[in-house]
Amino acid sequence: MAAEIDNAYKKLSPIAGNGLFAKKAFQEGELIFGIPRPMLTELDSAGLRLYCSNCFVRSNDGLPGSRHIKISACSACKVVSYCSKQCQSIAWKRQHKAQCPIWKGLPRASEIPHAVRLVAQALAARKNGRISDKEWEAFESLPGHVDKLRERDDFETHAAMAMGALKYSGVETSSNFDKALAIYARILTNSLTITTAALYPIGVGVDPFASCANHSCEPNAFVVLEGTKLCYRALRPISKDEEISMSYVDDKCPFFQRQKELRDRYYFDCKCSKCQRGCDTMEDRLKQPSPEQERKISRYASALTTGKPDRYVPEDTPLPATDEFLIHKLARQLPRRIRKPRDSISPLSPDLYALEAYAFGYVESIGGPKTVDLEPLLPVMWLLSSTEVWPNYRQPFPDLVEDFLRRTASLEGPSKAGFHNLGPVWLFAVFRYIQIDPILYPAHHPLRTLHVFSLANWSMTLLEDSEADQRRVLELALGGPLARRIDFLALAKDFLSEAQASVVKSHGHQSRFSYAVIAQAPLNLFGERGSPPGYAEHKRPERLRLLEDVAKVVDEKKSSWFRQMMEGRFMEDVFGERALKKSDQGVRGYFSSFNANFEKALGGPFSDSEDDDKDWKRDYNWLSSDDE
Ligand SMILES: C[S@@+](CC[C@H](N)C(=O)[O-])C[C@H]1O[C@@H](n2cnc3c(N)ncnc32)[C@H](O)[C@@H]1O
Repeated sequence: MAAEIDNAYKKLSPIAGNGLFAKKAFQEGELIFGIPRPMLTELDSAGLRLYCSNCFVRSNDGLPGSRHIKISACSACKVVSYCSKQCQSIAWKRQHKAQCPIWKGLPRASEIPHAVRLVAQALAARKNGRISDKEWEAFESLPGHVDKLRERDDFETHAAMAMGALKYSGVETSSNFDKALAIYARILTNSLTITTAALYPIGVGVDPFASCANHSCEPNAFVVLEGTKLCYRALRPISKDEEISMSYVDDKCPFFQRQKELRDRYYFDCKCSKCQRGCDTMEDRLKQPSPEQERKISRYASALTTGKPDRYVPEDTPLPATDEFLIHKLARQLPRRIRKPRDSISPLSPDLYALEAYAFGYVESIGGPKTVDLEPLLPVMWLLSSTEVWPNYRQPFPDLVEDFLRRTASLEGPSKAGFHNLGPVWLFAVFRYIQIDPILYPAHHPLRTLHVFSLANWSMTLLEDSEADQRRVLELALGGPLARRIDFLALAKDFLSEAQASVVKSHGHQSRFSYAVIAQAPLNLFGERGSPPGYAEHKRPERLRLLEDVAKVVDEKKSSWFRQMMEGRFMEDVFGERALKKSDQGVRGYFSSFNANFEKALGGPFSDSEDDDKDWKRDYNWLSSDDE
């Protein structure tokens, strides 16, 4: 593998081992380098049936041309899927020929963890000569930390994974376990997440060049995928010969959380410029609690750490419940008991530390974004916001808002349940747009492009759905005078213009996503004119001030809204009578009957509902491997 690609090169780094460096200066948003396809890739279990394993396209993903794409499973193993005979044939030669007979013999092969499948693929590819000596040498020079892996409490689990990979690779010999373990460890340390244009994770990949970038909590680059092309783009200006850094973890997390994740998975203590400042950064700061808030936080912490509220409240207490009751329930929901720290390693008070530990532990326990159930998110969102000291941009709150919006907007079609859910989606998306995103990310960050593009689409959907209904919903939530001033059509245009201005820097010129934002969306949203009639550009600052007012209301009311949602009273209390008819289904029923179809369209969360499964089975067809 070449030690340079496009305008980046690899050499020894002052940070650690090898690193990647810039061959020239880059402006923010500029492409640094792109790898047509990482050396090895594997889709995760859900992704296998939805995305082409060769080009990662998905049927009807909202991007140009995808409506006519049909994803078909390999008729032999029924594990991997392709969008065409051509993709099937390329993948067959590259890797599938070796793996198909193995997957075919396993009844639930698609459920094998993708890291295990990736190791099996690496072993088989190396044995079959598909990975050259030079590439393999570069791969083997990546750190694996296998000794550290052996020291871990959960080593047995990892050993079993490596053993499984060896078995599924078809590479004979029982003496190869150490080799498989070393590859497995190297893949764990060096894998890059494969995502859709909507940054939704669908698999993992590893590449001897692209995996060489070192970590910084203040990175100067980010990774986006254009189909299979893995691109490093500049997050801020980079000078010639500067080291290119990316963030392995969420760099918006507080100091101890970042350090913990980096140590756990990558075995190092980060000493980047942000970490040098320890907890004295925006990521760690909390608002100063008043004495009354302090007492409340102390009560919460005590209940969470002991599992007992000050005052016992029986489980069957009728709703609406007291705070104590809710906290008591929360305390029971955490798999591990949180302890207040004995020696304060954190500058937070022990009570706040317990709360923070609870929040991160809880978020970890509810797993990734691949479920659509809203209920698990609400208690922790309520908990953080009801402390009144947790800034909206402080993790894990922004992550929870992201997950909340993805889950809420990803289910059935708007025609089914209509406005009830799109109202909250829009309100919280505006809240994120005003109070979270500008604080956390520069304007051309891919997440911001995505968020503002979603807002353009949601604003239009709200308008089209039923203007009168929407107004009523928003009047109930925001109050009449404010709600009546919202001009969804003009806002949709403002949001779209903003997405268009940032997408080239966040996703590049050539991506299908950029094409969708620049060329396709104006047509879809505003027809041939590409702009709403009578659109007043000069009133943009006024509309922005209105959005600030909307976000302020959401901020003030969010804690009580989350609580009402938890108790199934949200629709009744906030969105009035019409919602009441369905409120017996509770929050879950509500939210699960809605779909702005947009996140899903961009490859958003996979629905795990049975209905979805039925559709999949009906639509799914098989690609025969006769002429492979
Ligand atoms: C994906 S590799 C990065 C490339 C690696 N430096 C090499 O020599 O090939 C990840 C490993 O690099 C090291 N590393 C990356 N960023 C680091 C940092 N900021 N400080 C210390 N070690 C780092 C750690 O050993 C980590 O497990």
